[in-house]
Amino acid sequence: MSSAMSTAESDPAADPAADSASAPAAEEPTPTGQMLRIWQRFRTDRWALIAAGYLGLLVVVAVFAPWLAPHDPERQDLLQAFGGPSWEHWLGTDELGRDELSRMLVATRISLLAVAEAVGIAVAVGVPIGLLAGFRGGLLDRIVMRLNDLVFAIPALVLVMLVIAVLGTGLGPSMAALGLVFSTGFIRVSRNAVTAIREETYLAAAQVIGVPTGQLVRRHVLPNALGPIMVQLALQCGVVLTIEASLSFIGLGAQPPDVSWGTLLAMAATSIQGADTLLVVWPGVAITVTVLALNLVGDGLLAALKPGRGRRMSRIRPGRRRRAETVPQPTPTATTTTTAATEPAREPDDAEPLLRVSGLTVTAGETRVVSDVSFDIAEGEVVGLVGESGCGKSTIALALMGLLDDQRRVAAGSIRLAGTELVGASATDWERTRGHGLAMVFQNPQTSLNPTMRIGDQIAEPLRLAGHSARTARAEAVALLEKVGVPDPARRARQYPHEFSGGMAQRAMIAMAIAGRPKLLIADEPVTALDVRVREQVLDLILDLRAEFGMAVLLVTHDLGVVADACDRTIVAYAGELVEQAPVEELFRAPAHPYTHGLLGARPVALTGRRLPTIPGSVPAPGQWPDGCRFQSRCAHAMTDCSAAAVPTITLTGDHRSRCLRAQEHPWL
Ligand SMILES: Nc1ncnc2c1ncn2[C@@H]1O[C@H](COP(=O)(O)OP(=O)(O)OP(=O)(O)O)[C@@H](O)[C@H]1O
Repeated sequence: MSSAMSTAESDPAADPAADSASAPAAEEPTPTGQMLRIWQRFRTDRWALIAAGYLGLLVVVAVFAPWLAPHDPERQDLLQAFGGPSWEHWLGTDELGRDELSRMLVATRISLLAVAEAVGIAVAVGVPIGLLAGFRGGLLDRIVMRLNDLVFAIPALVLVMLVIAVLGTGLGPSMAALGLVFSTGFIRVSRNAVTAIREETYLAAAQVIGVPTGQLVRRHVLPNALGPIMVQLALQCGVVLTIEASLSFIGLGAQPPDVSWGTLLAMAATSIQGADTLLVVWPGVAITVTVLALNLVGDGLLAALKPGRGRRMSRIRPGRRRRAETVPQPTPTATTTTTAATEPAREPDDAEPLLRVSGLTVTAGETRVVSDVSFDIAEGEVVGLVGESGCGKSTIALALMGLLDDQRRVAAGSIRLAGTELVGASATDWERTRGHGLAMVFQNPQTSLNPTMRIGDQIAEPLRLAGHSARTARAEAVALLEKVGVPDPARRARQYPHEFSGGMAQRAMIAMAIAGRPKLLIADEPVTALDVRVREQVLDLILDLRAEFGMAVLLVTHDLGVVADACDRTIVAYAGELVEQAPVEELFRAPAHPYTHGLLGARPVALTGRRLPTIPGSVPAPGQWPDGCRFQSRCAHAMTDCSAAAVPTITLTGDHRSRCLRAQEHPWL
């Protein structure tokens, strides 16, 4: 076994993708992660950039309006009424001889303040509610969204009129009412953004290191939901500006002596004649150009957000098979428990192993997707969980981590870690267990890391949660990166995930997972997404760390080659249940279930030009499992009894079990 610090591993050349990650262009750390990348894409849109510049200028004008105004905006001079543009009055004067430029400047301030009030309220109310509903999901989400639909159905102007009727005219109350109505848009946008982000693996990865909910939303969800919220913000500002102008135009908005662009428009509209037409033009142009600029900024943000989203957990599929070269000489350490198909969950005993899963059943709605799964993992043991796609491997792994999605739940059974029951544990207990008791590494490392956080900060997060100071946690993060074989760890710790190759990102994920010194590391297809040359190194790394820290490992894989290389013992899943458990060597030498035999035969080893044998048919979907043996329709050795009743698990030797009626005679050998 090579060391985690071996030359091959610490050499970026050993990881082809690492080369590109180390290229000078990619080396510079970006200062603000996701937001900076949005900005970098945004600034390539020239029109959006010009529009943003205009809006920035407008804000400056609004702030300094009283000082920028060349005249007192309220000073009347009837002799100068309706004076056209001149050196003294660049935009002319109104019907009372007041300087139009000065009035436009202060009107800018009032209009922008009105927009800020309405949109500020909309964001303050809408974003937290949307984030909470999206993050919690379930009943809360449904209630919030139905109420949202109800408020959204009320025309904004009707509600504003109602508020004005009760509280009187004025910008303050009407903009507040508008803010409440428009909060519905922010609720929807932030809720949808969070719902999408909830599927991202990096959120689950943060949960597995024990990040509490509040911090999860603040540090992992909000920064990634900011993009769509900003787009909504830009577009909503334009709408509010138009509505404010309309209200002020009909006299229900800004009240004298305050003037907004809408007020100026209304005053000018009463005196459209000859040169005075210009009085309509100034506020009209200001409103039009500002709304246009806001829309351009919104479009620019939308375009900047399009690229760069990660793949979701539900979209991650296993890659190609890996060739099994050798069968290791296993050292069985576990005491595997005896189980039967109908056996109830076992009672804990004094000699309980590190992990004891008993009768675990997971349902999706009314349908069972995993049923009556029982197995043990001893301290320091490496157990492979294998099976074709759809057999329930990931569901079992996620159930162990307490990370099943809303659709699935543990319906029965027990999961005991070091004697502590986890089924039915409170959210706080789970937060305590994840990170220290259990940790998980996912299939796709690049989507398992938060794109908006520096690698070092992500690794330091569980250490900070454990009470380390920021400085110690940062130093430990660098040490962990070094331990997992990341070259130049201090510099790499300051980088963002997109600057890491697949192999390096998986090493960083592993560093994050082991930061809390977990007793059991669950690795769900940890090398499937990696380049074939990097797979071996990452697998070696996991085994080296297991030896160093004494942690047990549950290696979820569809690849028996990985099992042969890395595991002490194997459990085989088929159609939501376990069909065989055995030490690796015994499983490869004398498989006691025809499904295991089929999987072994389908390995691309020692090919001699003939076609790769496959198991005919496919795994029956949950809800379509037959009575009796679930493998019967694909089995060449099935008998009448196989469909008669549920097949119990029988024990062949102390730690070799099979769920097959013909396990003793094994006619497939
Ligand atoms: N959220 C869900 N709601 C309903 N059914 C689900 C859900 N997730 C998975 N399933 C079903 O549960 C079964 C087991 O899926 P699971 O992902 O655990 O299998 P797997 O062996 O890990 O497959 P893969 O290797 O493709 O990930 C599948 O039939 C799948 O369709």
